[in-house]
Amino acid sequence: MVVASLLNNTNHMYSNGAWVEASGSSASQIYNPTSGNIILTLTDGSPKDMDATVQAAHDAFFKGPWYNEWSGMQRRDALLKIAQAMDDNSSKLAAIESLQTGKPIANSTGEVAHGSEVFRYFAGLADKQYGRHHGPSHDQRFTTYTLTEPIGVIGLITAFNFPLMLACWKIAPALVSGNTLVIKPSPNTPLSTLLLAQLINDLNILPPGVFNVVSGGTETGATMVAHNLVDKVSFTGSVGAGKAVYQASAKSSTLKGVCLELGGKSPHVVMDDADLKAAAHTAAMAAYTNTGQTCCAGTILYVHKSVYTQFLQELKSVTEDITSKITQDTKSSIIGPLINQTQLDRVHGFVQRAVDNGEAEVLIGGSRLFDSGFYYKPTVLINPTNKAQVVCEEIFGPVVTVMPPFDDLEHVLELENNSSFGLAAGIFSNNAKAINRFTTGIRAGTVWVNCFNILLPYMPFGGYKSSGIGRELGLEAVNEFVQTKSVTARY
Ligand SMILES: NC(=O)C1=CN([C@@H]2O[C@H](COP(=O)(O)OP(=O)(O)OC[C@H]3O[C@@H](n4cnc5c(N)ncnc54)[C@H](OP(=O)(O)O)[C@@H]3O)[C@@H](O)[C@H]2O)C=CC1
Ligand SMILES: CCCCCC/C=C/C(=O)O
Repeated sequence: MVVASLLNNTNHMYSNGAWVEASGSSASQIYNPTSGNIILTLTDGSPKDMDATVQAAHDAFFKGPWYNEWSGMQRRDALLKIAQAMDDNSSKLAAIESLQTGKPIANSTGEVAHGSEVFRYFAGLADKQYGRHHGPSHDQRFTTYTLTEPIGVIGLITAFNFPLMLACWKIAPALVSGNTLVIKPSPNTPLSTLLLAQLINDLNILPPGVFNVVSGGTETGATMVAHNLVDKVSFTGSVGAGKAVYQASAKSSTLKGVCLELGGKSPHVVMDDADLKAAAHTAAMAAYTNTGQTCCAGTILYVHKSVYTQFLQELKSVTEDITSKITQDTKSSIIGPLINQTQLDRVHGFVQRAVDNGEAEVLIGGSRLFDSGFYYKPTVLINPTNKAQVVCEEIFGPVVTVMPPFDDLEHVLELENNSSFGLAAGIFSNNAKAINRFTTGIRAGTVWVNCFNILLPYMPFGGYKSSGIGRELGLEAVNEFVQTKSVTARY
């Protein structure tokens, strides 16, 4: 009932400018993670549905007006209208996002505002796609220039943790230069992407086939990645699934490019000069925001030995305070539940194994919260062994592991630069020399100083090493979706 009041369409594929019934043989169940109850069961898009939709996107690219006739200024205006529609429908978008993820309404509202700002930022780039003119060659025989062209049909795959926001990060820059796209949201959380499709459809501004949504599971996504008419794939999710997407893209006959935004195990360093109350609060939120289901969450803490004991007391007390503010109501809670029972079991499995195997101790937390819903207590693990699973692997829950105290930043850099991940890192200090050494020395795509998890539309975001390939946001994101053609002419 609630969904019906937010989302008009029970036909849940948006393909070639129309709502269509999906025809897959499987279905995805969408839960309300605050209660554990099923909200809705959606039939998955079948390989045939995906094929028809990709074909429509291909035709829209090659035969439609979106790239062939529209100017960058027209595309700019279309993106601005989408941004406005998101703002006008912010409360609906936030409500559906919180319903399917369980995250606090305040967070969903912020993510909708961030999403519309992302559309506005990229709208501003749509009329600024330039090639370069090189002038006549030295002997005057040739005129040379480059054209910046869209790639074609882009396949987008998003994860469950920030469903709408991640969709905006991909859709807006893909549309800037005239690509067409098909997006497959996570089967856990397709509803906000479908509501965005509804808003875009109601605006009636995009030519049919430019923007399409096919919801479904792994088979639906794999069909998209393997499809010969998909020219590039932009994926957000786990390292394992990202590698599968990379391999399938390489195997397809068209050798498509990929942009992969994958997992992390981001270190956060607290130096001896840090304001410990502020550092503890930032460190806690770096780890617990979005219940730790954040690719760049600050999940490994390094604390200088001279402040270690005092910092742990602060961190424990902030964690207690945050835990006391968790409720099963998205209107009042400070953080939400995990996405489903599988993730709840997975997160607790990490903690339990660490304790059972003597790989770490629980300082606070370490168990589920409430009898219903998928809640887990914010958890601090201490005294880990270097090779502990909770040190090396992405847990994707509200769990932070505090490493043994350090006295030399070089040692932290050495340990961290040996990690297979390289998405983000943070340092809490006012010591310019230490900050500079850390920001330049750490092998990670983003570094935060005295803040964490701050994402801005104009700041590129992406990983080093197995945390990913390519960048989202910023000018770099548009570059993911264009290619350069060289023209050498003799007149
Ligand atoms: N950015 C990040 O760091 C994220 C990390 N994760 C990590 O992954 C774990 C599992 O979460 P989950 O959502 O299942 O993440 P996955 O990486 O498995 O899935 C992310 C998206 O990719 C799709 N997908 C998965 N495999 C393929 C494939 N071979 N081809 C095409 N599409 C595919 C998924 O759909 P489907 O589920 O139907 O397969 C979903 O839409 C988490 O516990 C966490 O550790 C998850 C999300 C984001
Ligand atoms: C609190 C906002 C952080 C959002 C980070 C974006 C995350 C992306 C991802 O997990 O894939």
